[in-house]
Amino acid sequence: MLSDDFDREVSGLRVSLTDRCNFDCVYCHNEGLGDTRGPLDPSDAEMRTDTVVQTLEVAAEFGIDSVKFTGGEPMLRRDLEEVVRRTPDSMTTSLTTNGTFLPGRADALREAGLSRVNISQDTLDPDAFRELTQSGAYESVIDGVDAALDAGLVPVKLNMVVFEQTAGYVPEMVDRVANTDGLRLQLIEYMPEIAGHPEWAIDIDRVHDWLDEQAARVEHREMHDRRRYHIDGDSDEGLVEIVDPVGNHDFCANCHRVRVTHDGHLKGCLNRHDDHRPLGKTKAEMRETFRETVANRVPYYGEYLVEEDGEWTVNEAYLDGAAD
Ligand SMILES: Nc1nc2c(ncn2[C@@H]2O[C@H](COP(=O)(O)OP(=O)(O)OP(=O)(O)O)[C@@H](O)[C@H]2O)c(=O)[nH]1
Ligand SMILES: C[S@@+](CC[C@H](N)C(=O)[O-])C[C@H]1O[C@@H](n2cnc3c(N)ncnc32)[C@H](O)[C@@H]1O
Ligand code: SF4
Ligand code: SF4
Repeated sequence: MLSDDFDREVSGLRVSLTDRCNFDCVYCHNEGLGDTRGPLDPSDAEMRTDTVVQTLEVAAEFGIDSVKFTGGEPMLRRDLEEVVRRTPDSMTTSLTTNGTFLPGRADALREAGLSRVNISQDTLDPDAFRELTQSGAYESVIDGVDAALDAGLVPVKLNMVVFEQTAGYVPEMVDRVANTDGLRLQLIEYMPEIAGHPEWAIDIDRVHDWLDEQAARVEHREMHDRRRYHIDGDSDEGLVEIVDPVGNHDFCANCHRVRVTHDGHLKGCLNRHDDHRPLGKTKAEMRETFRETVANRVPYYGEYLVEEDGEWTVNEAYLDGAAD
């Protein structure tokens, strides 16, 4: 397994299959790839199926044992089932999607070997949903959640971005997963680093404190040191996890993932734009890109950014590409 200079072994790969999307969420960071708006047709810049599969095969050689397909909206890729089918057996596969295309395709994805899905849903209020996603597809998302549960793509994790506009919906979302078998909730701290609007952020500790009071049990997940709350209800699990990366050096110190962009670059950190390396064409080139990317990987908060007088500033060691 590849490891960086901060003893972080790389066990996971996140592949952005496209930067296109049928939604236009007001908060979208698009995994650091820029705007999702634009034509929905496949673009020439996107990796071809064979390139994606070759990348996965190289990742598997390095002992990477899980892959997350994301985007943009990864279900806009018509070859998604094929990509999943051709993923090496040593890797578990999961998908993060807005859910709209799951009705009608969830079974095929399951048959292709997909293990589970995360579906973005910030509210149970259709009007608020329309405003947040700048789309009117609430019913398709609800149907998508049902389709994923029926297909056995479990646990189905609902991804809710928590910020000023959504914080009031946290209790109803917690209630939903506490009372529905197969569902989990991920409360994702709003990340302004790429999306802008720092004034939308709320103090995520308030959500931790509130959940602490509700929970029967609290545990830590190894990945990112994320905290998990078990909430009593009718469901067999009732699990709520907080994803709180902003300004959190413990989260970055436990980050074990590298990322592939839709246009075939490897990058070591979601928040950075200065660490993209072209994957290369042959497997030998790809292997070298993995080695170089991991060798230059650094925790974003605490190393790439350092805290001075309460402000995060870029560590001088990494200015002018000194990291490369
Ligand atoms: N800064 C940062 N944010 C992350 C990272 N991983 C996930 N996130 C945030 O969490 C969001 C949802 O992530 P998902 O794609 O659903 O995956 P996940 O929750 O990390 O993965 P699983 O729980 O294993 O399914 C991302 O879009 C980011 O906003 C990370 O490594 N760094
Ligand atoms: C960029 S989307 C890509 C996959 C798919 N289109 C979806 O929405 O699930 C991946 C995840 O990032 C989350 N996300 C987007 N912008 C964010 C932001 N500024 N802060 C925190 N999470 C964000 C979304 O809620 C979603 O769960
Ligand atoms: S559905 Fe996902 S990729 Fe599309 S705009 Fe929303 S968060 Fe971004
Ligand atoms: S190092 Fe980058 S990708 Fe990893 S947790 Fe920190 S911000 Fe996220």
